[in-house]
Amino acid sequence: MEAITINHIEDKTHYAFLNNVLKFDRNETEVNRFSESKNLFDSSNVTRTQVLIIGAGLSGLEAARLLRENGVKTIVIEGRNRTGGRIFSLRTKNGHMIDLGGAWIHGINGSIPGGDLTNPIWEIARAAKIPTRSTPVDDLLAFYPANQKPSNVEEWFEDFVDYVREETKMATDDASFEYYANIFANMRNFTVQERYAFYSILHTLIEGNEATELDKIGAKNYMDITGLHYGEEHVFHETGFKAIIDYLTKDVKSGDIRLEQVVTRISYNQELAEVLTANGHVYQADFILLTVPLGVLKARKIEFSPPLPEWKLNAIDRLGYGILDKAILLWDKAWWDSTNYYFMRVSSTPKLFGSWVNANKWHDRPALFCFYFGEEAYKMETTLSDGQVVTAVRNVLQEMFPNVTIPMPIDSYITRWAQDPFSYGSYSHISVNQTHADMIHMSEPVSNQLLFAGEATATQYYGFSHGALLSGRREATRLLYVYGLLPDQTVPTSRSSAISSFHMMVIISFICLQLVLY
Ligand SMILES: Cc1cc2nc3c(=O)[nH]c(=O)nc-3n(C[C@H](O)[C@H](O)[C@H](O)COP(=O)(O)OP(=O)(O)OC[C@H]3O[C@@H](n4cnc5c(N)ncnc54)[C@H](O)[C@@H]3O)c2cc1C
Repeated sequence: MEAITINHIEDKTHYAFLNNVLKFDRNETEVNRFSESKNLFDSSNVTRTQVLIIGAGLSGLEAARLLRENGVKTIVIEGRNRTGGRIFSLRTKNGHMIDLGGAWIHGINGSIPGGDLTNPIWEIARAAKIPTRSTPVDDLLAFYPANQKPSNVEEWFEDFVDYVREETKMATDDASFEYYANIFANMRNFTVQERYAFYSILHTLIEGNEATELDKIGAKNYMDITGLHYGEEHVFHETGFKAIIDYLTKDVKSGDIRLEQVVTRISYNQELAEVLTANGHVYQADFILLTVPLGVLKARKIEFSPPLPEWKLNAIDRLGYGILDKAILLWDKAWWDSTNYYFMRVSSTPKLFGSWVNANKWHDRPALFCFYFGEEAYKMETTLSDGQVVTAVRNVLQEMFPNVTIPMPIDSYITRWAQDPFSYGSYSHISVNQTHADMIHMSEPVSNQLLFAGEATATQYYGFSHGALLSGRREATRLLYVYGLLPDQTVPTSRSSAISSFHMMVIISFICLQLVLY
C-alpha cells in the first residue's frame, strides 16, 4: 500500500496527549518488555494480540493500518458482517452506487494561518485514484410556497452567522441556536413568509449538518470549534465512499479483521485486557482501542469492568448525537428538468423533507436523495414502513412540482440509522449540555489499557469522516510514541513510514511546549 503521510493532526488532540502523559506516565521500556514476554496465540475460543481494535469503521481501520505498518500485531473485531461502519455504499438494482451513510468529502483543501491543509480522506482518494466529483454548495434551487421568494434571502444566513458569532463571545455554553434564531427573526421583523424561508434555510444548513434541531445545538461551542478548515469545495466518491474502505483494507491479511464479533464486555486494568463477544469468544490484548459509535456507548450496550469513570460517562452522556436519514428514490428516467445540485423546500414545516440532492445532476442518474433529521427522522423510523416513507416523500414532491404527476419510483432505499444496533444514530454534534472539556474527555484513554477513537472523539472534526480517520491516527500515534509500541522511538521505521520523523517531532515538540505552558 502506498504510504499516506499525516499532514495534520487535530490541534485539540494535543491536549489529550498531554493529559495522558501527565496522568499515566507509563514506563515505555516496560511496555515493550511486557508485550515481548507474551506468547501471541490463537486457540479455539481465546485469541491474543498486542492491540485489539473494536470496530472496523474509518477510525478503527486507519489505526490498524498505521499500527501494522509499524510492526504492531493488531486485530480488528467488528460486530457487523461488513467493514465500513457508517460508510455504507450499496449497488442498486440498476447498477448505480449509492451511499446510505457518509458520502461527501467535506472540504478538500483549505488554508489556516501558517499553512495549507488537505483533507486526509481527499489524500487517500487521490492516492487510490478514486474518481470524485465536485458539488457546489451554492447551486441550490429553493421551492417557495406560491413561488413567493422574499428579497435579500441570500444574505440572511451570513448575517445570522455573523450575529451569532458576535453574541456568543460572551455567552454561556448552554445558549442554543434556536435562542439566537428567534431573536434575529424578531429583530428583522420578518413577515410570516420570510420566517418560513429563514427557518427553512437554518434547517437545511445547520440542522441538516448537525443532524438535530436548533434548540439542541450549543451555539457557543459550535461557533468556537466548527470551521471548514479544508475549504468549501465538497466532493463525493463516484464509485461510493466504500472505495476508501477498500483501499484501507486491501493489504490486510485474513484473520486480521474478524466480522460478526459483537463485543458485550470489556475488562481492563488487569494483566491483559479482555474482551468478550456475544458468540463466547475471548480476546486478550495489551491494549484495546474502542471505536464504537457514541450511540452504542450512550445505550450502554457494552459492559465495562471496572465501570467507566464518571468523567468519561459524563462526557458520553452530555455529548450530542443526532439522526440523519436518507430516502433515496430512483426512476428509470428523470421526470424533472432541474439541473441544480441541491433542492431546498421552503415551507411552514421545513423539517419534513426540506433538503434534497438532485442525483440526476451529480450522479447522472435519475434519482433524488431526500434528507431528514433529528426528531422527525426518529418519528419516521419508528412509525412508518419503507413504503409509507416513499408515499410521504412523493406527496411532498407533488407539492414541489405541482405540474407533474409524480410517477412511482422503480427502486427506493430508506435508512434507519437510529434503529441500527451498531450505531443507534448517525453522528455526534455539540449539544447545549456539553462543555469543551467533555469533548477532550471523550478522546482520552481511561487507563493505560483502554483507549478511544471514532468521530465523536474528534474534538475538531467531530461528526465527519475525516474526524473519524484522524482520531484513528491520533490513537495509533499515542500507542506508538506515548505508550512505546514503536520499537525505536527516535528513528521512524522507514522513509516511507506513515508517520514521518517530521510529524513525530511535531507531536513531541507540541507535548513539550504544552508541558511548559501548563
Ligand atoms: C447518514 C450519514 C451521512 C453522513 N454523511 C457524511 C458525509 O457526507 N461526509 C462525512 O465526512 N461524514 C459523513 N457522515 C459521518 C461519517 O460517516 C462518520 O463520521 C464515520 O464514518 C464514522 O467512522 P467511525 O470509525 O467513527 O465509526 P463507525 O463507522 O460507526 O465504526 C464503528 C464500528 O463499530 C462497530 N460496532 C458497534 N458496536 C459494536 C460492538 N458491540 N461490537 C463490535 N463492533 C461494534 C460498528 O458496526 C462500526 O463498524 C455521515 C454519517 C451518516 C450516518
